[in-house]
Amino acid sequence: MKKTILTDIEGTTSSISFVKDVLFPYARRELPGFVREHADDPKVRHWLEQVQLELGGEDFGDDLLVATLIDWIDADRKHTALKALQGMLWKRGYADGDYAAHVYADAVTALQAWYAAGHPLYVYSSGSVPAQRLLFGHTTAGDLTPLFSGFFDTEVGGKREVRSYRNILDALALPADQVIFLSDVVEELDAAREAGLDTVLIDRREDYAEPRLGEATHGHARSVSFDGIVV
Ligand SMILES: CSCCC(=O)C(=O)COP(=O)(O)O
Ligand SMILES: [Mg+2]
Repeated sequence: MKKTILTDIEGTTSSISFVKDVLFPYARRELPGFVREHADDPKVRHWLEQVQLELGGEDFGDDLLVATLIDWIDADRKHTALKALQGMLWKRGYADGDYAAHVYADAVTALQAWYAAGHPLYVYSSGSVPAQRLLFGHTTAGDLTPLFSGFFDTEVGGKREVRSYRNILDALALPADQVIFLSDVVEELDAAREAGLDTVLIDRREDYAEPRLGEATHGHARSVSFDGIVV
């Protein structure tokens, strides 16, 4: 059986800078108007209610919810409600051509080669599944979504939690040793390894000034790009 590859996005397939310097500022700028325009849309309301619950449940109005969400963007909080709303917002930015998604050239080449060789490819990111589809559907290298068999977000659990990887294995109906997880975050790899997955730390110089070596790799295989990852 060909090994299945599960990949993170930010810092792994795509630069941290694209997320932090392009996507997040766009969401920060557009959020207040978006919430005003879509306050009665049940899909938007659902996620705003999740934010309200996080604040204790009392209704202080949408302005407070927007201010909270902006604080969460600034703190890079990986909250499912924020990520879902960001996904809705980014749709317009991609459609208007305000930006195209960055994917490292080595990642594009490797993903295409693994796909051609019959390796099932999946994504697991804190970005919502719709945001993941948008990102891979609008890359500077074109639409890469046909390469992927599926997408997972924090609806399966947080990326540093072992149970999330067990949930993904259940969804894929695969034994853990058939899946390789690629990420730039060692705590995510630790959780995946505890669930039995193979792991590779992606340690890109463009994203991390200092190489993670020795103890800092937590014993995970390490690669500075997708070149040379043996699957
Ligand atoms: C796919 S949407 C943009 C990325 C994002 O919002 C994010 O939080 C990325 O986190 P990751 O788990 O891919 O490191
Ligand atoms: Mg990452």
